[in-house]
Amino acid sequence: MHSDSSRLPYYSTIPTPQSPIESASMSATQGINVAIIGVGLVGTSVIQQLTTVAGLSSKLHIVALQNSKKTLFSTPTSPLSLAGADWKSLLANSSTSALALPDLVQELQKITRDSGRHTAVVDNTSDEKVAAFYPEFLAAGLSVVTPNKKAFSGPIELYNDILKYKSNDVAGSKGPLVYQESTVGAGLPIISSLTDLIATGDEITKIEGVFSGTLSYIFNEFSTPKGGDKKFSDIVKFAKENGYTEPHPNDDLSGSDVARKLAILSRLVPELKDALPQGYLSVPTHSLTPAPLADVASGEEYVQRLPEFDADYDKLNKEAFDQGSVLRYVGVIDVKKGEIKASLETYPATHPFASSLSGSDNIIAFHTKRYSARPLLVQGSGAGADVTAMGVVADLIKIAERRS
Ligand SMILES: NC(=O)C1=CN([C@@H]2O[C@H](COP(=O)(O)OP(=O)(O)OC[C@H]3O[C@@H](n4cnc5c(N)ncnc54)[C@H](OP(=O)(O)O)[C@@H]3O)[C@@H](O)[C@H]2O)C=CC1
Ligand SMILES: N[C@@H](CC=O)C(=O)O
Ligand code: NA
Repeated sequence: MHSDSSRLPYYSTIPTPQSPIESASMSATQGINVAIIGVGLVGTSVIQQLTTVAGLSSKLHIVALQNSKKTLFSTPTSPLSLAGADWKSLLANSSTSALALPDLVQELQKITRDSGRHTAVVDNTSDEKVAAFYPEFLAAGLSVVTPNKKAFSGPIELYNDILKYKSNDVAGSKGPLVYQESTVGAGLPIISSLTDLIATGDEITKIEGVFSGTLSYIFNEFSTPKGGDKKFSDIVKFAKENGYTEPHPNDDLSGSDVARKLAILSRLVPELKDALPQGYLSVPTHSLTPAPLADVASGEEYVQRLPEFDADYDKLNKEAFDQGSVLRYVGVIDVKKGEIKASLETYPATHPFASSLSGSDNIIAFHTKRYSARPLLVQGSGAGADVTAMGVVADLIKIAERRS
């Protein structure tokens, strides 16, 4: 299947038999090209949705896959058919080592020219170096879609560079677009709701809620109105094994993931323009990671050693239970007070954060001038590969609609 790839001068392509429908769609100029960097849990689910949902493969043409080791291309002359294919083996056996990002850009610009279609890069990694490259992708005319929070919550200089290049707000522009729905609340419409509220002239007064799917799952299991009979460390292990956590669970338990989401949202609120967090580290954050584990480099070792600290988590839980409350990890952006923070709080059993959540649910309340009597609430699963991929694929559909 892969026999002729070694003859290609620079990168490998996988010529596979095309069904008439696939052949027709590859030769048409409609839709956009999609280059996927990162094919782990979320990336795999993105590919699954792109290749199996009716109608998507004729709008969203996968032209490249790249992980940290390999790259696999599809070109107009040698199309890659991923539907029903064992693409993991194809990628693993590709003769092309993972391209440096500047080289990847050059190849994608060539594919863009040859296909006559706009190209979007999807970053499904959690890599800071890939995130730091977004301005270069955009400068090369490539759109960016990502669930990776690093660029939007990292140094403010990188964020401002991205703003310089993206043309989302320029009506009729054919410039590159940036969509990032899954950076907050996975596929839940959090970024789009906030940007719609702002674009239509509403004023945001406060955003608060449970922003971490992992910490929601953990505390929904650990701290219930009836008390808790499960070990904190067992719950974390299950969350990691089921893809709710970040690749390293410390990114969740340290509160960094919530702090990143708060930085991302607060940067979208015009009233906070003068008080923007310079990075997620400037958001006051309560860490749940035991001090001796703070520097453990591997996620596996972190989970392995967490049982040493179960008694400490039990103590916190019992204190809340004795007050008739439960523990929940929440984030708040109080626009009026100019206060942004991520912290572990206690809530009475009747509070919506205590009573209405289950699994990896997020609940986010937008308090605004229009929604002043009762906040606009968005609730649902906020972590997991499928719901995260849904946000990514929906963003790609938006780009295809604007750029086809
Ligand atoms: N899981 C979830 O519920 C949610 C995840 N997200 C975000 O989605 C992103 C992906 O998460 P997830 O799929 O769980 O992570 P995984 O660890 O499962 O996958 C990461 C992928 O990125 C690849 N990768 C890492 N660094 C590079 C690099 N420099 N160049 C190319 N490929 C690279 C890895 O390749 P290799 O295997 O070769 O190392 C792997 O394919 C993260 O940013 C996460 O924060 C957002 C919302 C929810
Ligand atoms: N680890 C994150 C995944 C989505 O951002 C979370 O738990 O919310
Ligand atoms: Na979202």
